[in-house]
Amino acid sequence: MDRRLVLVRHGQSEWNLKNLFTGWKDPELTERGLEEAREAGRRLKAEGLRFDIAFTSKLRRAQRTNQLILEELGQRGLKTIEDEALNERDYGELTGLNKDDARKTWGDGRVLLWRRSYDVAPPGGESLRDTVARTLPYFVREILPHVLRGETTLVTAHGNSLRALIMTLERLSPDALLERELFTGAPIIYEMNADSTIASIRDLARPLAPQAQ
Ligand SMILES: O=C(O)[C@@H](CO)OP(=O)(O)O
Repeated sequence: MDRRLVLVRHGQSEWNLKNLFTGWKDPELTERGLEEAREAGRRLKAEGLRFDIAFTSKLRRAQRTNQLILEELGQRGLKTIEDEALNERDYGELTGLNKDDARKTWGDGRVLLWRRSYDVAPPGGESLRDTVARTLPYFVREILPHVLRGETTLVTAHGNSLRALIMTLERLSPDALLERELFTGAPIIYEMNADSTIASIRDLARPLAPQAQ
């Protein structure tokens, strides 16, 4: 039986482009982001994938990406479940600040810890551990049973809410997690074993040149 799970970070948003901490703010995709989402759909189609169910967050950038992927696959009406548990990590007081300005104010090291460490929370916001505490139970309860039943499952969400899941799926240490960067619109395909371990991981090549975000 195939047990396939596909994770996709949303396409570039207006705030990615402006280099602002976004978190729970709700900007739209840019033109590039729309194209990245369509391209993700085309890449998945070229892989011969068809989904049985889709999950996304309560934020527009992820929902729109999900919709465009499904359109490219000719699966516009597919059941999609939206849940806040998949929302981006809450960046607290950093939300809306420019990431380069933040580095100038607090230094590269501190900002890297806020952005990529496991347990250091930005002021007033969530650490990745806090994000894991809401995304992982949701994943185990609502998403994983579909995958284990053999339903090909799409999850379109956010850089850090997906890193929170990937940490568990790929059994990454907090150190390895510091390095795990997700590009906008780049699907990751997991084949899972019946015991919910990972049989294989494939990061689909990124079609457009990566941009700093
Ligand atoms: O701003 C954010 O919400 C996230 C994702 O864009 O940023 P970062 O990559 O810095 O965690």
